[in-house]
Formats: sequence, structure tokens, C-alpha cells
Amino acid sequence: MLRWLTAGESHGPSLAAILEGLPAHVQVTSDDIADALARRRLGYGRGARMKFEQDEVTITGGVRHGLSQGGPVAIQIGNTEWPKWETVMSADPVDPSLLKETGRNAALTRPRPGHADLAGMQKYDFGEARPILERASARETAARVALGRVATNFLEQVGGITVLSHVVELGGVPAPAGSVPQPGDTPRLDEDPVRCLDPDASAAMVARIDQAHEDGDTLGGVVEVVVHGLPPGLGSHVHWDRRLDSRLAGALMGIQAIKGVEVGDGFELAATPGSLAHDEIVTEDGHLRRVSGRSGGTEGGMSTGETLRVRAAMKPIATVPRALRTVDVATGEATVAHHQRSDVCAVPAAGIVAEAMVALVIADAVLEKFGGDSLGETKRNLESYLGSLRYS
Ligand SMILES: Cc1cc2nc3c(=O)[nH]c(=O)nc-3n(C[C@H](O)[C@H](O)[C@H](O)COP(=O)(O)O)c2cc1C
Ligand SMILES: C=C(O[C@@H]1CC(C(=O)O)=C[C@@H](OP(=O)(O)O)[C@H]1O)C(=O)O
Repeated sequence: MLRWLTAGESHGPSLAAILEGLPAHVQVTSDDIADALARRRLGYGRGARMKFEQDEVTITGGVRHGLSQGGPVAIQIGNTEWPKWETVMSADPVDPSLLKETGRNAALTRPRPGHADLAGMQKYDFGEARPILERASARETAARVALGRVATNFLEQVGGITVLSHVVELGGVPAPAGSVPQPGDTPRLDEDPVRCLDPDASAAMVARIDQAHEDGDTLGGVVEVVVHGLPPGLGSHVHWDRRLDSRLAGALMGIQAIKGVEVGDGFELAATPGSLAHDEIVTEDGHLRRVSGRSGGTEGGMSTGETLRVRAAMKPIATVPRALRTVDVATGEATVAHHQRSDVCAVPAAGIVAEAMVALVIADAVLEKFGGDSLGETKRNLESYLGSLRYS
């Protein structure tokens, strides 16, 4: 079983991430993690912070000389901006006169609709949004992407399982239906400003972001994560919380701003007759094969061994420059939401975060099914299972 946790605030000194349950002998370096974090910073439409944020990575536990040791893997990601926030975000009490001098200490009493501000202030009993937005912020997703890279390395090394993503819709601009990225597409996708497979759709999405920027508005969109090389039988039909699709949906829904999840053709299947909705089974070269991939690679809560395909819909960024109506909770008066530096659109980055969450869920399901305390043991168990499948 794989477990993971993150800690840290958006403007704190650093983020911390822990992955427990990883077998020994998985190759992973801080450069691998830094590469994954650099991918998350990419994407047209992000705000100023992504230009200077350096994501200073240190592996502080569980890895020695580039190999996992079997203990929890601990990763620290330093926030480049910390010196500017040291007084405001200090863990220890500070002199109130020093706080005033920072200019960063104004009480945020005008909660933003769409962010965690108001519900968090009510729930945790705070008079302003700072203590809420610091942890609600998607800065935290850097820690998840770091963990996801460790999981991705494990999946590649245990059985050539690859996890990749692309943007399939942005601000209402769709990519053409039907194209699914292949492993070789990742470098090219990462060079595309919005991580879209289709160049014309990509250009239209970039124009849409420019328009939103001009209008003082923000955008959401849809990302798709695709996993190649899965064995059949991860997850289970026997209980709701063991279903692979429910675990994937929960993990994707757990990303900031994600409001919808779809497995395979999802909502479209609801409007399709059964004769056209399912993936027929045929024999080809002596092997069982599906003629289509509408189910997204899961049936009965288990992987079918076909390409896994899941989508996540992201709502538009909540910090809308043309500020939305709210109430100042300090005075009770109608006003507009507090504004601060923000992204116009973070859909391409959300794709990288979604890859990380899917990689963690799949790695957990692989370890649940095949066990193993060393990479070699897990690999042997996986190969033995594949070699002894009654039908393949
Ligand atoms: C990669 C990424 C970047 C984000 N950047 C911003 C941002 O700059 N400004 C903002 O208001 N929300 C941003 N969000 C969304 C908020 O974090 C999110 O809306 C907030 O935490 C409230 O949670 P909820 O949307 O899940 O309800 C971002 C989300 C992601 C995944
Ligand atoms: C810092 C990141 O994203 C942040 C997510 C975010 C939010 O409200 O979710 C708000 C912004 O933070 P700031 O106000 O400090 O610029 C984004 O930059 C990141 O992704 O690393």
C-alpha cells in the first residue's frame, strides 16, 4: 500500500511531501523531480509567480545514491519568495510593529467567490482569508507533482507503464476529438504553449487566453490523462472503495478547482445506445483485443489492460481581475473581492498535476495487487501474473 501526504503554505518557507510504501531499488534523483516541477510551471496564461518560482528540490529521506531504500521518501521544495514573506508567515510570534512594515499584512476580509476563502474562514474561525488561502492555494500541487514523479519512475521501471496528459478543451475551445497521446508525444506536448496535441486548436486556445487577459477575466478547461502499458485486473469489482475508477475519480477531484471527472467517454456514453457504447472483444494474432476504447480502460472497477483514459474539468480561476461581488466580513458592507496576483488560466499545469495523481493511484493499485519490498520482487510478481493469465 502506498500512502502520501503534503504539508506547507503557499508563501511559507517550503513544501514537504512524503511517500510511504515505495519498494526499494527504484531509481529516482532530485533532477528527475526538478524536471517534473519545471513541467508544472509551464503553460500559457500563468501569472508572474511561475516566472521566478524556482522550486528548490531536496530529497531529505528514503533515497540514497539515486535508489529508494524502502523507507518513506521525503521531499522538500523551497519557495523562492520566502524572504519576502518571512515576517508575515513566521511560525513563531512576531512583533506587531514589524508586521506593519511588511506591507503584506493587510487583513483579507473580502472573500473571493470560487476560492476557499469564505467557507474556510467560517469553518476554521478566522476573521480573514490569509490562513485559508495559504493552504488552499494550488502551490501545494508542486508537492504532489514531486511525489507523482517518484510514482512515475516506479511504474516505468516495474513494467514500462507510462502516464501522460494533454489539454482537450480550454475556455470552451475544444481540441479535435479522438486523438490520444502516445509516449513519444510528451516532449512535443510540453513545448506546446497549452499542451494540446492539435496545433490549430492550440493556437485558438492561446488566442482565447489573450482575450480573457484583455477582458480582465479567467478561464478553465478539460485535461485528459492517458496511461499506456497497464496489466488487466488493477482495482476490483467487489467493493466500492476498491474500484480503480472510483479511486481515480477521488484523486482527480482532490485537485484544486477540479469540478468534474470522466472515465473514457463518460457523459457521452449516457446518450449512446448500448450497441454503440461498449468496446467489443475480438481475437487478433491469438490475443484478446478491444476494437474501441470508449470505456477508458476500466470495466467493473478494474483495469482492462487497454489504454486508460480519464478526464478532469477545471473551473475558471477564482481570482477574477474584474472582481466579483462579495461582502466585507469586517464591516458587513457590499463590496468586491480582494484581488491579488493570479493566473488567467492554469489548465496546462492542472494536466501535470492530474498525471501525478493518476500515477500515485496506479502505483498504489500495482503494489496492492503485486506486493513486493524491492522493485525486482514487484516486477517478478507482475511478470508471473501476466505469464500465467488464463486468457490474454
Ligand atoms: C495549477 C493550479 C493553479 C491555480 N492558480 C490559481 C490562481 O492563480 N488564482 C486562483 O484564484 N486560483 C488558482 N487555482 C485554483 C484555486 O487553487 C482553487 O480554486 C481554490 O483552491 C478553491 O478550491 P476549489 O476550486 O477546489 O473549490 C489554481 C489551481 C490549480 C490546479
Ligand atoms: C504558486 C502557485 O500557484 C498559485 C496558485 C494560487 C491559488 O490560489 O491556487 C494563486 C497564485 O499564488 P500567488 O498569489 O502567490 O501568485 C498562484 O501563483 C504554483 O502553482 O506554484
